[in-house]
Amino acid sequence: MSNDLLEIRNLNVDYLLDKGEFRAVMDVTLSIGRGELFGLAGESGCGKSTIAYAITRLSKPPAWVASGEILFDGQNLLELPQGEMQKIRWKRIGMVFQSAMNSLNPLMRIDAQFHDVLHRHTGCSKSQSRQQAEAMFKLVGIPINRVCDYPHQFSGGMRQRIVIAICLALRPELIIMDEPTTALDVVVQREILEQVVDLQRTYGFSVLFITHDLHLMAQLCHRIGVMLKGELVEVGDVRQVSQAPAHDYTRKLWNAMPQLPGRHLAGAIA
Ligand SMILES: Nc1ncnc2c1ncn2[C@@H]1O[C@H](COP(=O)(O)OP(=O)(O)OP(=O)(O)O)[C@@H](O)[C@H]1O
Repeated sequence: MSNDLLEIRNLNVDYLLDKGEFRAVMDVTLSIGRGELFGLAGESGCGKSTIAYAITRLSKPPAWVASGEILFDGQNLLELPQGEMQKIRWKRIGMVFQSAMNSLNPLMRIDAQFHDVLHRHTGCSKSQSRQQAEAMFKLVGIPINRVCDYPHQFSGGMRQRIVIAICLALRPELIIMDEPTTALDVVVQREILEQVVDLQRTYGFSVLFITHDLHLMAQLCHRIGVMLKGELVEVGDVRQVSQAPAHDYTRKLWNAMPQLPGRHLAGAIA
């Protein structure tokens, strides 16, 4: 068994526009190990989200995966029939996006939303999903007596935690987090990410973490990849990318970020 859970090989993704095609992701090759927290950094528009959508096969027209392979546990996701892909999505590859907290159904109580997702993917009963909901609430630090509340009764940070809790309840092997806390204030953002790192230690899932914020990424991740205009220009462990960046653009990216005090959460930096 390869130690890599995800291997992206020579991935090219285009947007097919009236004026011609635009290559947003160019020949990207990267891998994420089992239990690894991998960060993808780069300025707005460099292609990070396009990669996230390609992995989950949620790219919508005009996006088009032109070529490449995306191996998940050795299986090329790009060749899987839709039905097989649906079984992998959420159950084995979880996703938390920036606006995920808005994806909760405002008319449904949270316990019912847990049941809806868990029943669909694992066939579990109402009492089993209720137990899971309470266990996950505890893990993400929300009192379990709130489990029957409606989404509007929670703050934005709590709602984002609930989405992470629902995602984790399915015990995915890989979680893709695309700017998962950008909409939240920095204190809440930090609390949530600290929890994600704790949970990762407990459950051992892998994370693809996407953000503009290199400092936050360096605190959270084991390895970092840096993208520039669709290309992956540098990949390395946090220490190398932060202290001895190989690419000029990575240096510029660090210099462009305000230096905030922080400590490393994932443990890659001693
Ligand atoms: N639906 C679309 N139609 C045309 N071009 C698109 C579309 N979505 C994205 N693009 C282009 O593809 C490129 C990559 O976009 P992408 O959203 O992947 O970047 P990103 O690095 O995730 O940016 P951000 O950090 O702002 O989310 C950009 O140039 C963007 O303008």
